[in-house]
Amino acid sequence: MIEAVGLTKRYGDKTAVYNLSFQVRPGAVTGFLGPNGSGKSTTMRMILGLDNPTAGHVTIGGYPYRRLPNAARQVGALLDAKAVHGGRSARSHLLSLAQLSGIPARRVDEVLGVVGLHEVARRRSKGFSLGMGQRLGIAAALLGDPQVLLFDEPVNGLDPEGILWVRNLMKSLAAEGRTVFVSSHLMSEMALTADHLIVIGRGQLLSDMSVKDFISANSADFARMRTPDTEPQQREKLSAALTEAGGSVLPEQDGALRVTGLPLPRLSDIAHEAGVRLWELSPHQASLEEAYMRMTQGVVDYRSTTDQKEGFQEPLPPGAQPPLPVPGQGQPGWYAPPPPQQGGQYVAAAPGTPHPYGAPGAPGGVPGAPVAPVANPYAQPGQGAAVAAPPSAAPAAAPAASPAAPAGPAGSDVTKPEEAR
Ligand SMILES: Nc1ncnc2c1ncn2[C@@H]1O[C@H](COP(=O)(O)OP(=O)(O)OP(=O)(O)O)[C@@H](O)[C@H]1O
Repeated sequence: MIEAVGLTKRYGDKTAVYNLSFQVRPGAVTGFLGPNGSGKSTTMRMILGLDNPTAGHVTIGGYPYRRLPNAARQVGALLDAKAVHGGRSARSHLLSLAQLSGIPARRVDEVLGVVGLHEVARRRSKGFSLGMGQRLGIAAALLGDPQVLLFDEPVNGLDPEGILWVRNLMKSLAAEGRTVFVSSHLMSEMALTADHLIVIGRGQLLSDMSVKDFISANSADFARMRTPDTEPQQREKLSAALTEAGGSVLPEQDGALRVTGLPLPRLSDIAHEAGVRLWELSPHQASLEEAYMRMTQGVVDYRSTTDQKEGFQEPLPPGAQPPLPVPGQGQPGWYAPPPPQQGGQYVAAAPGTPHPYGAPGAPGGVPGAPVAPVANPYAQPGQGAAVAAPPSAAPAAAPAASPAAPAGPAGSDVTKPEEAR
């Protein structure tokens, strides 16, 4: 199991990760999601002992990575598949990693077979495609037959067959009882691969729950209703009748109405009573992507000037300013009603699951466990209480200063400890 408690990382005045507490359990694929720059790679690097936390700590099987006995046999990681010595063949790259960790050469041939690179094993990796490079990185991660695996964007550059292969690989590794922690930006893929999700935004924990609970907590059922395109007055009539009945009605881009707040049979009755013909009445549940977009809408650092999500948002009244995003509270103004944890609750755990770090809203509150007494750089006046760390215990000591560069992560710079870069 991987356990992070009050994990915080600052680079100068930039806070990359703030007071992050979570557990990644064995026997499941845990997806690690967050917008660009939200701190996923930094977190993974701290898990692997490649960066020292500014505060808090993270352990694997109870040990900081650098104190793990025989770490390369226990933990495998793919962080940056491009960071390979291009002049070496795939086989000699893996052989050198294997030798460093006392892994027999026959295991190299085994993993080359597993990732499908056996036929190009003696080719220099600098001629490899993006997908082949990913496969080589995955082979490096699997080399020590580890119980704990971390993959940072493993499907990056893979074709559909490769993506399917990675999905099945992750699932089978988890089915063998291993701990599989995988970051990705591909929501549709995560929906198919992951059992559990940890979502961060601007370095802070936004959600820690199963994929199923995540979708239902961050979305709401809605119905689409469409009247004949040729009769716009029917649409107006229906819209008025639905609103009068207490429904919430918003236009979809294709001219349909998106309705929440009323059950489907009632919608049908209202249309019938209003004498409006329907071309469509369909129930919908948000996808993982929609749920994710809704949750992270307020914590995205980089966004196109052409906002693709425009059509999903309520139009603002003339002259009104968009509401300020609040980490952990989703985005005001979306069609779906607020998630259950809204109202200052910071982390929504799976229903019925006791929060491992104390009450939601007080992350880092494990009795006796060190938490980061670091001022929340994201706190806003009047909102800080929902996200600020309680300044209780002293910060944890940094991981032991005897870094053994992990053989697992496939990369040159990433295998160096922070101080050496
Ligand atoms: N070595 C560093 N020095 C300074 N800032 C850094 C360093 N590494 C990361 N950061 C900053 O920390 C923040 C988190 O970066 P990180 O790479 O962990 O995010 P990420 O979630 O992995 O992003 P992406 O999805 O784009 O890969 C970013 O603002 C980044 O610029």
